[in-house]
Amino acid sequence: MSSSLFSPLLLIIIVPVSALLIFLALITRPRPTRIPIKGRHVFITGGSSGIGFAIARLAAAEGARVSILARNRQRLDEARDSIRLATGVEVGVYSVDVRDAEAVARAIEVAGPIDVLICNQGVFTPQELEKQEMDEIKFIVDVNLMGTFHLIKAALPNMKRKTRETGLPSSIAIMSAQAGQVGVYGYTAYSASKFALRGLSEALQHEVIADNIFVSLIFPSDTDTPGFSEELRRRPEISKIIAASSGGMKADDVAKISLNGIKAGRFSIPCNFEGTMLSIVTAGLSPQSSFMAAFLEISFASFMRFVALCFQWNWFSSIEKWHAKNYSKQN
Ligand SMILES: NC(=O)C1=CN([C@@H]2O[C@H](COP(=O)(O)OP(=O)(O)OC[C@H]3O[C@@H](n4cnc5c(N)ncnc54)[C@H](OP(=O)(O)O)[C@@H]3O)[C@@H](O)[C@H]2O)C=CC1
Ligand SMILES: CCCCCCCCCCCCCCCC(=O)[C@@H](N)CO
Repeated sequence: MSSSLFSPLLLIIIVPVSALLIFLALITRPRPTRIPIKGRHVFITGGSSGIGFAIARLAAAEGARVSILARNRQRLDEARDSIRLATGVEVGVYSVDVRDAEAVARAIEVAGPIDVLICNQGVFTPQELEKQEMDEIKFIVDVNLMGTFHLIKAALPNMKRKTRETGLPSSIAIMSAQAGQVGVYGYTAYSASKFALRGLSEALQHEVIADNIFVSLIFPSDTDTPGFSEELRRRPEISKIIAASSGGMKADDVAKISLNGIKAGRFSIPCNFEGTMLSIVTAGLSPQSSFMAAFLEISFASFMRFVALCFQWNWFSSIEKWHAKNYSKQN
């Protein structure tokens, strides 16, 4: 009885699913890899605070040689002291503004060839476009996007050389955000800067794969950091309501997930459950090295689009209600 039930099931479900999995394992690119961290040079921008600091400490604990770059010298020194206390590792510190291309190039020259470059610096001051000053919009784009160009341009030649010499794969990781996967009220400048990083990352992965360099794009949700506390004070009411759709995280958890994703050579790195749903619905033509993740993307694409439309319905309803309330207050 059970065997007669089992054999049609086997034919109808298990055989095609296995065939698809095997096919995906053969075609997904780039090919899966492992990128070692121990004993290698990990260079982290924004490493003096929040997520960047948590990644720096974790990389040091895993035996990497760590360099951190940020503007404020005092906070860099505090970060270095705290990592030394926790891990015994002496990190290199570089007081540089990523907007200054020459200063970035000098710091990277002094730090020496990099194996894992983590472009994590970022500024996020949410405000409606109509109210936000052009200077601030330009500041957000310059730090988040142009700063990342400066870093990669400066680091890439020596990264390629070192990767060739050692035969070990290397990584360029870029910190995006969930607001880099979906545009959110109050984040026109920020979302623009983070969406741009996706275009950069996809194109760059094509350009560096032959050199055995893997690009990772990380998408955290709201994360408890010094920068986030600052952000909360300026966040418009509606932005708060929409951002609450995704759960908050701790910097240490984001750091762990980020570093694991980087070591596995993953292109897209979501950080929580909502992030996984977002990555499935926004997968598009992004590279995918995991055949299991590719299988999930294929299986849930249309259902996740349905869920996404429900979220948008909910967000637009909140905006409508809020607007109606404020309009009646004004009159
Ligand atoms: N926290 C969150 O909710 C989320 C954060 N992210 C992203 O994660 C990254 C880190 O965020 P988080 O840890 O919260 O931020 P923090 O504000 O806590 O830390 C930001 C770091 O970037 C450095 N930095 C800022 N501007 C520059 C600059 N012009 N040149 C060099 N370094 C700079 C800061 O140092 P200094 O000021 O001294 O230069 C600091 O070390 C950002 O890219 C952010 O967009 C993504 C999703 C959610
Ligand atoms: C299938 C569909 C699933 C939908 C899931 C919904 C999740 C959307 C939430 C978006 C939150 C964006 C907040 C900005 C976070 C950020 O980047 C700032 N903290 C600054 O860095």
